[in-house]
Amino acid sequence: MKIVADENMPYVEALFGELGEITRVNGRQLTPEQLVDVDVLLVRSVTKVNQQLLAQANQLKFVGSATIGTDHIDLDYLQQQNIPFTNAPGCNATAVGEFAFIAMLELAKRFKQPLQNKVVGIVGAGNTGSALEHCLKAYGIEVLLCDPVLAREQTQTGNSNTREFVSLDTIIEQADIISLHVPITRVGEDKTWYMFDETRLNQLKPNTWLLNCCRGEVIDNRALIKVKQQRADLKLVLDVWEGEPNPMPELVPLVEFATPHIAGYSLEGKARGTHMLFQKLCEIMNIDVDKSVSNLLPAFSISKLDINDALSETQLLNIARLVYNLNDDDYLFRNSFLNNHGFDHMRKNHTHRREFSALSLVNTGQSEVNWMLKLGFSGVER
Ligand SMILES: NC(=O)c1ccc[n+]([C@@H]2O[C@H](COP(=O)([O-])OP(=O)(O)OC[C@H]3O[C@@H](n4cnc5c(N)ncnc54)[C@H](O)[C@@H]3O)[C@@H](O)[C@H]2O)c1
Ligand SMILES: O=C(O)[C@H](O)[C@H](O)COP(=O)(O)O
Repeated sequence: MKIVADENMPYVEALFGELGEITRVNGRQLTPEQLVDVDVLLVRSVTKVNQQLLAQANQLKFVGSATIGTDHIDLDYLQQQNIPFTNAPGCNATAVGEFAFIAMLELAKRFKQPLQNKVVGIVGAGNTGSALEHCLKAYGIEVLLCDPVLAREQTQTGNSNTREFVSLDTIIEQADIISLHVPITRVGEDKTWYMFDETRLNQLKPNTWLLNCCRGEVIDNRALIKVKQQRADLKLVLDVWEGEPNPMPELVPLVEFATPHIAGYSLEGKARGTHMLFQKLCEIMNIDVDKSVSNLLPAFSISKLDINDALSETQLLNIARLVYNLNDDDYLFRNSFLNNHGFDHMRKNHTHRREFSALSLVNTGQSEVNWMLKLGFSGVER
């Protein structure tokens, strides 16, 4: 069996090695000729899988994308061709949730405004939005959720396990921080393309922090430049950009934390993503899933950490930085995004960060530690 996989997908050899011969490719430059006689295609978000790319794929039996988003896949075409497809919903949700939470702690420190007193609005309450909600609630932060799609589903199903949703206008009026977690959609009543256009951006209340970790085009980036140039009070965290891999150069200096679409890049998230594709292929081929995610992950560099007293917000940030220091990626991004292929180079060579769960805290049973376990850290006996 011939397997073609994006060069930026870890663990393909460990998981798929016994199933066939693996060829690694640059996902952005993949050509139709490279898919002749190929059985399995494994991609990330940079590969547009459509009729044009698959024109010479004479024996393709499976396409997998190790991502949550599917906007790069022509799902209708795959269905017409009877080619089974899977993505990896939820694989990197924890990574994105923790990324946004850490970014908020960083902003709080930089601007000397404790996160504890803020109200956070989450737009899109699916996998990544819920992962952020989970972190914020563990830390005792008030959260407002906007998700008209889930709100309607909840009303239609009459589900008693309900969550409260508010409108986007309420979020804009009431939230001090807004974090975006929607898919990119171009049509329909819930379309998210330019959801934050110039009018919406101008409505943001003074000193709002706006984070985008979903898709660049959810914010009109040109309008964002214009608004931000007039409003120094707004603080921005952008992991995703209109026109990737070429963000508008004028926008980057206006952003507090800038990264190249790596919010989901934890080692755990990537391992889960590849493993979900492996599971699906095993199911299609009717073979046993004989490998697990936990066996793929290396031990974390710090075996355990003692927490004896209640933590200040700065101490919490310092512990979070042991797992992921956002300043490093921000620094690298500013210095490399304008270089030849800088955006993609940084993604390809990203030093995978870990998730909170990689760090074990001692003293479980004490209230100082218990809430951090809810946040996602692991606990061990002394
Ligand atoms: N930066 C990264 O590295 C990274 C990582 C993972 C996902 N993503 C992006 O983030 C998006 C969200 O990921 P997810 O796993 O949370 O997806 P998801 O499908 O689990 O959740 C998205 C939620 O958005 C809601 N939604 C749709 N339209 C909306 C609207 N107009 N207003 C408010 N809510 C709306 C949906 O109902 C859904 O609950 C993905 O589609 C992907 O594009 C980016
Ligand atoms: O949709 C997703 O899951 C993310 O945007 C994904 O993490 C992007 O990373 P890529 O697949 O481009 O490596």
